[in-house]
Amino acid sequence: WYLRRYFVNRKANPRGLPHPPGPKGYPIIGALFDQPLQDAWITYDKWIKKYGKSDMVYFEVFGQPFLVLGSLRRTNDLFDKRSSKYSDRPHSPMAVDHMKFDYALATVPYGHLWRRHRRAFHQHFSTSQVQKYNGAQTKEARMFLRRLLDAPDDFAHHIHHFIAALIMSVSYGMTVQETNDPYIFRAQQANKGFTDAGVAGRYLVNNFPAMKYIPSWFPGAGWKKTGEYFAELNQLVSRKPFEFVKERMADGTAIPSVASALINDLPAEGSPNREEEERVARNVAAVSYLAGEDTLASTFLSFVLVMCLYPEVQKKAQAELDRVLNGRLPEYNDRPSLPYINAFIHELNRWHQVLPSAIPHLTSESDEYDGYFIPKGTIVIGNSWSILQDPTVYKDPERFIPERFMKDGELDPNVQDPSVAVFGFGRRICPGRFMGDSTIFIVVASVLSAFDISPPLDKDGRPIVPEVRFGGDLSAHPLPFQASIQPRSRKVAEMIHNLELSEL
Ligand code: HEM
Repeated sequence: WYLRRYFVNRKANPRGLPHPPGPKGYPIIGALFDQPLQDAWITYDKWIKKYGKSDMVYFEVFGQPFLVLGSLRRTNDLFDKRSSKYSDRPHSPMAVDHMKFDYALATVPYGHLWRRHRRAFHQHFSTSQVQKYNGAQTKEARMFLRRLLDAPDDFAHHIHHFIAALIMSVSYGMTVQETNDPYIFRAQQANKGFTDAGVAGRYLVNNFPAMKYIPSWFPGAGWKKTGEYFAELNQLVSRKPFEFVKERMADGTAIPSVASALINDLPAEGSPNREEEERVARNVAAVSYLAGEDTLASTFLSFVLVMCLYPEVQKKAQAELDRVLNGRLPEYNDRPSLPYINAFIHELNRWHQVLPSAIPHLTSESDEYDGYFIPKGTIVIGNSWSILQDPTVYKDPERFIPERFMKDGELDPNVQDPSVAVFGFGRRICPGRFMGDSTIFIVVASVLSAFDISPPLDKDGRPIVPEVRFGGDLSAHPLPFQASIQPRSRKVAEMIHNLELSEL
């Protein structure tokens, strides 16, 4: 295999160009012992600084090439300008072949099927389409306030519940209870399985795909049973709510949702492409849970953490909300009048991104770039962390400073918007970014207009300020911490308590 690869690469690289610099490691295993398993984005950032000025690091593990890009110049050059070569995805045998996460767009290879899914995503999650769901988002955000009021210590649990309720409402027009089935639990399980399958070294079949021929009764083949378990779970998660919406549409009781809009667009039953189109529609509706739950939950936990750490930022944000809202709860059309909140959201996206190395792309062809050779099949990682923590662009990057995005009381268009990296790159850029952004707005504005967030106090009344600790294999989540979340006044508490259920 190595010899074959050697000759293929020699043919593709007739001028014998070098690879970009990076850790060399050892014969055969390559940089196996250097490859980071935890907080990879931090190691990549260190390597980018260590291996010269090219903002790129190349290494191999068991012959698999990796390229890490550490600046916007590099991500623009490769992911945007050469997108036809840099938009494929690495194949994960465990996630796709065994667990059957093939409905998740992030796993779909670059090509016809991927384009069909993306087109449907753009049609139904564009800025203008997302606005259709602002009512549902506002309602769910207020339910979230009510839950915080009733049990403030459970904020992490409420965050997950809020996102689940929001996604069920927007994607399927359903309440969580209506699934009449522990759907959310299953979807959360599926999400964990998906993340787990991508962790380097967790499943050997990812490195040795031929292991798929081992029968599931074979000693040590427990991973096969895990695969079968998730395959069954995914059937339910991706199909059940979609079928529910179809039934409701048939009896005329469906509430407008992404799924109902997708179903309305389907070609007539019996048309030659109906089956494929229906599969695309089902996948697009289902994937918002997988893609939105982890990302948004982590962002909201960071929000609570930041509020414990930066009380003066919280006061400024609340002062702006009080000035504009005059005692009522926020709505979407308040957003243009809230520049500090908008700067705050930029900073929340920048400070500790949930996917600090985005999601890896794969080269579908060999390439020559800036005097270097990049082989076909290279896993290419855009290290957003390096871009959004660059001290030459964002002074004191470890500090949370919304003011860095403002000038003369307005958003400063000359400061680099973190959306250049936080949602990934090129043709694979997050298609749910408008939905993500509008959800973040309504949650941040609603919570800050109604609650004070602070560190809990110890027995002597001193604040226990949480540490900034993020962890994870692929994504970065704030590690568990305590916070005190109290209504800002008795009047506000009464207002939330008295919100009519029909209004919610
Ligand atoms: C704070 C919120 C979110 C963040 C920070 C985020 C970030 C990202 C990133 C970094 C990627 C990888 C892009 C790349 O490969 O270069 C991605 C992909 C994706 N995101 Fe999001 N996302 C968020 C919310 C959402 C939501 C709410 C949805 C669905 C409604 C969604 C759907 C997707 C999908 C389907 C992909 C895969 C795209 C593809 O492979 O073509 N995301 N996201």
